[in-house]
Amino acid sequence: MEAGCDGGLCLSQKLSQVSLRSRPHLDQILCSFAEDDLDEICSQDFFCTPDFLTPVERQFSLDLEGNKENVSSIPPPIQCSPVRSKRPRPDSAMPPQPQIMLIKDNPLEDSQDIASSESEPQSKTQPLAEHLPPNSRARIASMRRRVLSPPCVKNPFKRENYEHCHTEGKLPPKQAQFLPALGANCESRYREEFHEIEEIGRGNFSSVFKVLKRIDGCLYAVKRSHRQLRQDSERRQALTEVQALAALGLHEHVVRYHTAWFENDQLYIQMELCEGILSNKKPASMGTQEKFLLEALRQVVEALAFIHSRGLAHLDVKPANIYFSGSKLKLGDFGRATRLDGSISVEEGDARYMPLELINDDYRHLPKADVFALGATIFELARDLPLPSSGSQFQAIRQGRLPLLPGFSLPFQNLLKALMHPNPEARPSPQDLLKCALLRNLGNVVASK
Ligand SMILES: Nc1ncnc2c1ncn2[C@@H]1O[C@H](COP(=O)(O)OP(=O)(O)OP(=O)(O)O)[C@@H](O)[C@H]1O
Repeated sequence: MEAGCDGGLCLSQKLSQVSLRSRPHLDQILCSFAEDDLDEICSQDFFCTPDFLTPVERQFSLDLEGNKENVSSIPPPIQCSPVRSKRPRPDSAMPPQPQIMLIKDNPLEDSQDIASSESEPQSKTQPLAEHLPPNSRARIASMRRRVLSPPCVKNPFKRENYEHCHTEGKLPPKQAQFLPALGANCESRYREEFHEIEEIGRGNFSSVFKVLKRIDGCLYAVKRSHRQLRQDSERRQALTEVQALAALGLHEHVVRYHTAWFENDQLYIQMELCEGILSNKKPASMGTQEKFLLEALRQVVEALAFIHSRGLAHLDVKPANIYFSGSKLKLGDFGRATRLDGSISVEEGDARYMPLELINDDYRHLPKADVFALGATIFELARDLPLPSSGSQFQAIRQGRLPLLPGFSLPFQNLLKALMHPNPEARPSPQDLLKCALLRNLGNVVASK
């Protein structure tokens, strides 16, 4: 890298500036590079790993305490020709709209509703490129091609349609595929962006890792699918969780989603890191188990009220999918989420927490299936015994015959009976539950681990 020094700034210094400043000015920065620099940039796979070309020492030498010592060593911004501002705009009020590609092979989607952004119009680079030698122009054009936006998939959990994104007549609809898997020819995004600390959980489909994100120094959970997902249909199925979380948005009792990507045909999901699962959490002090479980019930009921209000059902509520972070519980694992309007097929969850109507393929009361699963979850934690997944006790529970819970009050046991009522219509809704006296005015008894 240092071999590229040209008497002024050496290439590594210029590249450091690129990663420290915003990428929208890429063209301006590129035009300041000498021919030799461009050769070197091309050979560095620059656009695949822009943030990581900045040497680590430099990243950390940036002054976080207000000490100017290190900052002053960074050269001033490179001056560029102002010709870019004279570029005619298609519409002075509106930025250029992305173009659209249709993805036709998704059974969930209505072809009108699918959007995708495409490359920026070629003309955007024209005025600046004219000031460069032909060879450099070709190189910049080829580098720009490498940062094209990938096609977008429609999120089946979103109500909004995507019609406003269409730009008729600019691009013929294409059969868009998912991006070629990163990791085959490029560096690993996972390894480049995160430092893996440890595996913190393992389910049937994925492993979850505690990671440190290199660029922001914060801890996250990254969930990686066990299997390589080579078919588009498998990838779409795996994306259910990502799409449901993204469509839901933020809620204090829903695990926070950050981003997701495919790499080496595996799906990676970056999420908020929680401390553990509900089964491993204990009440703040002895003798408060009932209060602790009522508080847990209340927090998850709030999550369910939110999810249902967004037109979704979770369909996999169970102790292993309720995490805690400090005194807050968070519902996670949206891999079986579906829409209440029946537009997405229902994937069966864990039989131990499933009501009879779902086992019998009756999907008319999906919110109440979540209520049953939550009742079963709290019942299991109160009894401190795993629920059966078949057999006579499994049947008895679904007929409303719950074993007694010694040490728990009658109102508490009756509440669980109501949540697990055989008739879904007789079960209270999350809104009803939030009004229930038992769940109101609870002190916070959910302690840290
Ligand atoms: N955000 C998180 N923070 C902390 N731990 C987590 C997080 N997400 C998942 N885990 C841990 O990883 C385990 C497995 O995660 P998860 O249940 O999402 O995987 P899965 O393969 O989809 O599971 P399943 O077999 O239930 O479908 C969880 O039970 C939990 O212990």
